[in-house]
This record gives sequence, C-alpha cells and structure tokens, in this order.
Amino acid sequence: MKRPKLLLVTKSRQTFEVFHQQLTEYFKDDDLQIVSLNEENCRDSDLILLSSEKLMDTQKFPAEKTIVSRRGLDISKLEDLVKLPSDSECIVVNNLLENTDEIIDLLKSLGFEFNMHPYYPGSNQKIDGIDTAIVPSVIELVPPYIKNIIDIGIRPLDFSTIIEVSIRLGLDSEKVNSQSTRYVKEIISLSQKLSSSLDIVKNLNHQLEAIFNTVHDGLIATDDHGHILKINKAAKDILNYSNPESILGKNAPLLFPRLFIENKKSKDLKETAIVNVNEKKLVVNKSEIIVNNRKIGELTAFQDVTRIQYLEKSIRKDMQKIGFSSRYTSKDILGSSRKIKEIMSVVEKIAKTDHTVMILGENGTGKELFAHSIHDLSARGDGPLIPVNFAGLPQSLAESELFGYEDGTFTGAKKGGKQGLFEIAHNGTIFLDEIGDAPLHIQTLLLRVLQEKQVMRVGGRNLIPVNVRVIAATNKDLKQLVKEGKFREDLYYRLFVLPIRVPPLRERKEDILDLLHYFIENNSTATPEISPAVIKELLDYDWPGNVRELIGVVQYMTAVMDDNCITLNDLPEQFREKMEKDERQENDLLATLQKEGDLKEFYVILSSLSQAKKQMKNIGRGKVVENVMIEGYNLTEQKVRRRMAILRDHGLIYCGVKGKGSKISETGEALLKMLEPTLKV
Ligand SMILES: Nc1ncnc2c1ncn2[C@@H]1O[C@H](COP(=O)(O)OP(=O)(O)OP(=O)(O)O)[C@@H](O)[C@H]1O
Repeated sequence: MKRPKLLLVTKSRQTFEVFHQQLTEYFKDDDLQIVSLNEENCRDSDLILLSSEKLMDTQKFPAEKTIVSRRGLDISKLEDLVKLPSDSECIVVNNLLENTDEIIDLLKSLGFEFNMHPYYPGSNQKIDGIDTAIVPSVIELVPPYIKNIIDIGIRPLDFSTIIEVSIRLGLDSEKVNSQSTRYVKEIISLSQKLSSSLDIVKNLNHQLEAIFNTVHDGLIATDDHGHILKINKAAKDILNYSNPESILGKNAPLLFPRLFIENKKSKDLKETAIVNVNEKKLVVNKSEIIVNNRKIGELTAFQDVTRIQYLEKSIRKDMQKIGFSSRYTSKDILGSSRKIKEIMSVVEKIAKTDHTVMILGENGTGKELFAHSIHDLSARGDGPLIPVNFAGLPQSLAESELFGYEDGTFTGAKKGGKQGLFEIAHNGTIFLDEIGDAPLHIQTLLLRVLQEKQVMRVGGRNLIPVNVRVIAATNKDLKQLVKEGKFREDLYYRLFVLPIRVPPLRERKEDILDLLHYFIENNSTATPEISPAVIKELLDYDWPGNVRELIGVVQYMTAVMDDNCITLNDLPEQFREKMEKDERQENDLLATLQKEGDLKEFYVILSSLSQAKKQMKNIGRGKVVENVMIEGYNLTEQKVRRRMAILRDHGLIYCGVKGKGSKISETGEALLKMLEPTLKV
C-alpha cells in the first residue's frame, strides 16, 4: 500500500519540529511520510496541515486537501498557569498580535480568567504594575521589567487534529488510541495534582472557618463596597443578629449602621473606636484586606467591653489565687495604740501618691501587711501586686526572675522566653522585701528600672516599658550598709522617697491585747480564759520577734492549755526563762535585804513611800522616819538612811537630791506587793 504523504506547513522551524515529533509518536514512520513545504510536495501531498489559518493567505493551497491545525497547550506546562491567581494581571507575549490574541482566546476558552493584555514586538506599551508574562517559548520577546515568566512552551497539535489526520489519510487508528491513553494519563496526573492542592486549599479553608468562628471577637469582612463577604458567629451574637436568611452579600453599613457609620469617624484605619450598639459598648478596630498587593476590602473586628471587663475581673481573681494580688487590706491591720493609728493615717496618704515607698521595721512587725495595704488603697489596687523576697532569692536566678529572659538564652530555658516579675507587675506594684539582701549587680539593674521605667530581658535587645510602683522593705540599717559599700548610695536615695517605720511591738504595748484576743479567737473553738498573771507576763515581755512571735506564742498556749484556761504553765520556753530569771533576781534581792536588816523594816519604808506616792507627794527622810515610828518601829535616822540607800541601789526607790524627797519605783511597788501578804500587820 502506498505510504500517504503529509505536507506540514508552519511559520517557524521549532513549531515544525514539535508537530513532527508529535505526529511520529502517533503514526509509525512507514505508515506516514511527513514532508516540508516545496512546490513538488505541495502538488503531490495527500494532505496539507497548516499550523495557522494565516498561512492560507501565503500560498494557494488546494482547499479539499488542506486542514488548519487546532492547537492545544503543553500539559506539562499547565501547572504554573493553574497556580496563578485567577484575577492576576498579566501580559501575553508572542511575535504577532493575532498569535497573541489566539493564545488569549485559547486560555479564556480553557477557563482561565486572568486579565490578559496582548504584548508583541511593536506594541511597545508598558503596562504599569504588571510583573507576570505568559509566553509560548519566545522568552526573548518578554520585556525586561517582567519578573515572573510563565513559559507555556510551543503549543502542540490538538488531539482532535491528530484524529482528523488519521481519518483523512485512512491510517490505522489503533496506535492513535493507544497514544491517546498516554495523553489522558497526563491529564489525569495533572488533575490529581490539582485536586490534591485543591484539597489542601479546602482543608485550609475549613481550618480558617473554624478559627474565624472560634474567636470571641466579632469579625466582619466586607468588600470595597461594604458588602459582607464573611461574618463570624461571635459577630452575630454580639450584634444580636438572628435573621436566618443568608447575610452574605448584604450591605454592612445599612444593616449595622452604628458599627460601620459611627466608626467611619476614625480616619486612621488602625485607630480604635468605641461604639455603643444595643446598649453594649464595643471596641472596634478596622484593617484592610490585601490580596496580591491589592486592597479588596476591610475586616472589622470588635469586642464587647463588658466582656473584657468580666475577663479582667476573673483574671484578677485567678491572680489572687496564685498570690499575684494583695492578700491583705488595711482592715487586716490590728491595733489601737496611738502609734499604729498615726502610721495608718500616713499609709492612707502615701497610698494616694504613686511614689516609691520604703518600709522600715524589725522582723515580724507587719511590713508586708503594710505593703499590701498601701497597694490595695492605691489607684493600682486592682492591678497585680508582685512580691519578691531577696532573702530567699538565689543570686543566680535573681536577674532572670526580675527581668525575664528571651528564648534560647540558656539551656533548659522556657521556649518563647519568660516574662520577668517587673513585666508581670505592669500597671501594679512590685514589693521588694528584704531589699538589703539584694546583690550589688541587681541593685544596679534595679536603679536602672527605677530611673528609666523600662526593662530589658536577659539575652534580649529591646527595652520593654513598664508602669510599676515600687514598695521596698528592710529590717537592716541600710545607711550602715551604704557606709560598708554593700548598698548603692544612689539606689538608697531612689528608694527613700516615702519612708515609713513600723514600730516594734514593745513600743506599742497597747496593741498586744488587741492582737492577743484576735489571734486567740482565731486559734481556738471556744474562747479560753486567760489568767491575769499570763497577761502581765505578755505585757512585760520584750517581743524581739514582734507580731510574728506573738502569733507563735498564742498557737503554743492554745495547744497546751487545759480546761480551756491559759495559765503561767502554758507560756512557752522564752517566758519560762524570763520568769525563772525574775524569780532568781527576787530571791537574790530578798537575801541581800535580809542580810542588811529586818525585811519588815524595808517593808515599812517602801509602804510609807507608796502611801506618799498615792497622795502625789515626794517625802524626805525625816518624814519617812516619822512614819516608820508611827508604825511602831524605832529606827534611827541613820539606820533609815542606810536602808534607803540599799533600796535605791537596787532600783526600788528614787532619791531626790538636796531635800527634793524620795519616790518609790515600779519595781519597788512590785516588791511591796509581793511582801504584803506575809508582812502586812
Ligand atoms: N498590726 C497587725 N495586725 C494583724 N496582723 C499583723 C499585724 N502586724 C503583723 N501581723 C501579722 O504578723 C505576721 C508577720 O507580719 P509580716 O510578715 O508583715 O512582717 P514583716 O515585717 O514583713 O516581717 P519580715 O521582716 O520578717 O518579713 C503576719 O502573719 C501578719 O499578718
């Protein structure tokens, strides 16, 4: 059988080669002879295949055996086109306007909706803002300002043209069929790729939708004309929108005028506006939605302030639970002494200022209690109160605890870094307890925060502004530490803006009874009876550990007492020592007095002075001798003088100089009381 001859007419050599290769893939060499254009071939070819209709005009081809090829796209190059967003602006480049238009038409017919502008030699227009070109292999024609070139390659013959060639030449179509399987496979693989990326997009969309609806902020996305593109559940809840009809596409400013129109007053998009809607106060923020460098609409985000206030409250409650808020208020400070009343009135005044406070006082006097009260009474009372105790803070940790650290600063450091206590105390108060124990390098950093009101995390480079009030406390003599070079003088002056001194308990003994009764009530179910002797011991005691020691003593007494009654036996160790010492001293005194004379003689001298004291009188030796005689004791003035000197030497009486008379002391009265039961006549 004669081998049919196909004349292939193309404009370029490259196209000829692509077509040739394609046809020989489908038809065996011995089935079909493919030839290029010359006169002879034109005459005796069985079929003429033109690559483009334009070629019809170049020469008179016999119409009955001429077909114009339909051209497709190289599937292997389609992927880049598919990835290009559908509303992209691009130029389509080719050698002639009509060839360019042909590609544009083809792409449109395939469903690509890019904004395509023809570009060919001589068109010379520069289209602003376009940086993508679609080009069938002729990359050299692409203008230099284009950054993104999508080469779709030389467009091959459309599959239908190959089928037509096979039919017109009466060729075996079995091979064509088998080849078509490969073509279909390519399409399937491409569409699989596409559908898997579509799946990813679908999943992403799904996740975005979920996030959109999970946030508590109201979110409304609108297009450039204010039509709603998307609205989340929170937005509908906040705006009380329960209309079941679809809200998408509706005009947002018409539907929610207060939210959109009132908010328009803020010119700056980033500005936050407060708008009243349905008796709710909403904080509104707007931002632009930008896609491919183009603004396509706006996102309006809003929160119900009442909800924020509620959240703040519950956070504050949580902070209280973990100790980040004041545990005590001024009502917790007990005591009715003049000193405590004075200090409370100072505390109230100090609390109204925002200055640094330095609380001085011995251990256990209640410095922490005062710090909490100042914070609680201040304008920062609703903010955090962060206590830092330098006595218990390891030196190695002090800096990172106070100032925080950045991610990756040390091995084992928390991912994402950690806030320091100063940052946590923002808008509140930091209580620097036992400040005298702060290491010198930390003192330097503290000074910097106090001066600059900014902190820098360990390993960080940014300064973080903090608004924190400082209350410091110490039981040490800071002035002395400054002299010894252990405390920075500049920090000392920074801290001593408002110093207050909490007096030790022994200087305000009136408070002992208030505190005693309060703590006893707190430590026992039924209020116990307290023997007066115990009260006397408690009032006489020096309380080196102050209120903290008193709490301990009450706990001890209520634990060991019998029959709900506290007696001398229930006093703890430190009292027993004192009582034994007192007893020893008493016995020593009695022994000394007895050595010097009759105890009764001392008794009458003391009793005579005690009587005079009751009458608010100081009496001289002569009067004492007189009184002693009245009592029936015949003591010479000399003897009386000697006994009075002994009493004076033991602190039982005071003797005035030059006839000013003498007076019984408190210890003298105590001894008198002790001797009374046995010696009183
Ligand atoms: N005036 C007061 N009224 C009621 N409780 C008090 C009073 N003063 C102190 N306390 C109680 O005494 C205990 C010790 O007080 P706080 O810890 O405030 O003393 P501090 O001076 O800070 O001691 P330190 O210097 O040892 O830290 C606490 O339990 C506190 O509640």
